[in-house]
Amino acid sequence: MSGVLASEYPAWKKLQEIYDTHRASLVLRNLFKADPLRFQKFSKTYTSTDGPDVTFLVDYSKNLITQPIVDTLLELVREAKVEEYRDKMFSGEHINTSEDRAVLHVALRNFDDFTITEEGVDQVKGVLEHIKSFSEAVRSGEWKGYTGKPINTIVNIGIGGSDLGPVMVTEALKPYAKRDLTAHFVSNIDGTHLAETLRLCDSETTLFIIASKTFTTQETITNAESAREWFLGHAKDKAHVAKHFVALSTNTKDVTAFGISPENMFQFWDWVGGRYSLWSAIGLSIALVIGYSNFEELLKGAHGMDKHFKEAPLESNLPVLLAILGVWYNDFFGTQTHVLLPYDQYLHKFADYFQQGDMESNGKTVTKNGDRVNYETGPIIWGASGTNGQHSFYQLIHQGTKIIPADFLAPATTHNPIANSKHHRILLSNFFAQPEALAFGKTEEEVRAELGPNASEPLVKSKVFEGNKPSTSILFPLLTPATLGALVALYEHKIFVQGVVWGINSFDQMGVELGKVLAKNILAQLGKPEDVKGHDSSTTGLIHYYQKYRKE
Ligand SMILES: O=P(O)(O)OC[C@H]1O[C@@H](O)[C@@H](O)[C@@H](O)[C@@H]1O
Repeated sequence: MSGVLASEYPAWKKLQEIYDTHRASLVLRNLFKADPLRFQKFSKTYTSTDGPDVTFLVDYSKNLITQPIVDTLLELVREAKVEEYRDKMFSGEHINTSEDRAVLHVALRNFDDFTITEEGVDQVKGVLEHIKSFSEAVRSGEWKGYTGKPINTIVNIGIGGSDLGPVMVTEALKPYAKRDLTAHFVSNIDGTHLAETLRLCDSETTLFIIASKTFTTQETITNAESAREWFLGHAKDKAHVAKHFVALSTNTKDVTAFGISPENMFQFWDWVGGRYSLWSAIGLSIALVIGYSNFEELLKGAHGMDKHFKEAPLESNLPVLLAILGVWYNDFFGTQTHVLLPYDQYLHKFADYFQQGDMESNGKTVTKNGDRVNYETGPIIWGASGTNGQHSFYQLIHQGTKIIPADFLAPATTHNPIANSKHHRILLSNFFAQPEALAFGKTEEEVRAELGPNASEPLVKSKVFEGNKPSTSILFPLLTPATLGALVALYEHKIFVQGVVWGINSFDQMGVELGKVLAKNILAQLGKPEDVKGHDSSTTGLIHYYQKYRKE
């Protein structure tokens, strides 16, 4: 098989030359000194042109770039035909080639704006109406459990994309939550996760939401079966399951076989990737927690960003700009990771969410044509909310040997202005200070001046910050549902652009399969030592050790 590898594009070669000849001169202290307009040139304000008002500032001036570098990276985007692929995605072409599927999470938040023809797209509205009527019935207390009591607890049982999105969004939008409705999320097959959650539930007032696109995922189905067993242990009568179990899935057959009736099933379609599914029926728990109208605001905020991505010229297209920065560091500087640092406690699951979003999408080694890449693809995504990270891993970002490109995100105002917003001002002062410290560091001369002439050499050296560590800062007025929608869509499209540049399929996830198959095989051998067959000595040794302690 053959196709064009990203490294064969003329712009890629040009970027390599630029890197080789200009790397040493990419010094943020000097770049800022030389150009008083650097911030104006390398920052953009996003303002939605559609739907709810969303605005935020993206400052990417503290990156190791110059205008010619940005221009060449944009040339690369053009040579990789990103615009063509973007239009293919929006028109429903089957760009997920290995699975022969369209990629249409944008159709879930479209509200009749773009024309998209693909089987199922015309049903999106109906499912949203179903989510609306159901969530309103539960929230108002009209929906009753088997003893006539209203629901006050929901348990979403799902994993991966059927868990992380709802978890992240319900945490992020807690200020909009119905506080007397408790939401739990069970994902892990470890029985502890379900057992500890069920300890907090009352069968009479708990609704279980079984979230699984395929409805075959071992963890989810096992957890769902055990939850049903626990429920029936209390409710006794199978007929009561209908009031307490609903399903979010594409698989009507298996949902029905589980005992959930079709009217309690919320449909979605194979063109919704798991990690892009929070906008679909998978968002039911979000609608239950924050209310349907806020859920719709989230969708509309994302749609505004879709429009920007679809229509803005590449030079001012924010997902494209974030994507090229990532390519620049990942493929030319050899950075391995990218850190997401939201200075907002409500966004404490943001990095976890995009760990799947980015790493499952772009953690690939072969191109769509089946060629092995000879460059780096998706970065390792990690992060934590500020300021906690400052007291743990920032040391390495500041003074370690690695370059770790960072995204800082923060709301200008808080939902919790306690102590007259004193907390928020301190939080934001850190949000402003960290990128500054990373970029400009502290020179040896500065340290000497501070410590005086008697300071020892090793002490002086240990206090030097080399600086020149790149970061991007995103500042928004307040974390609203629409703003969150736009931010998530911004990162989704960034991932898309990078995938197209690298020539990979960002929409399959074959890499999760092998472990599943091996685990299934091993599960059948766990009983007796003589059953353990066909493994290496390490795996066999581990299983034999386990078998000495196995209880049943
Ligand atoms: O929603 P279901 O089908 O249970 O899948 C849950 C998760 O499974 C994993 O193996 C991945 O494939 C994820 O992309 C997916 O989100």
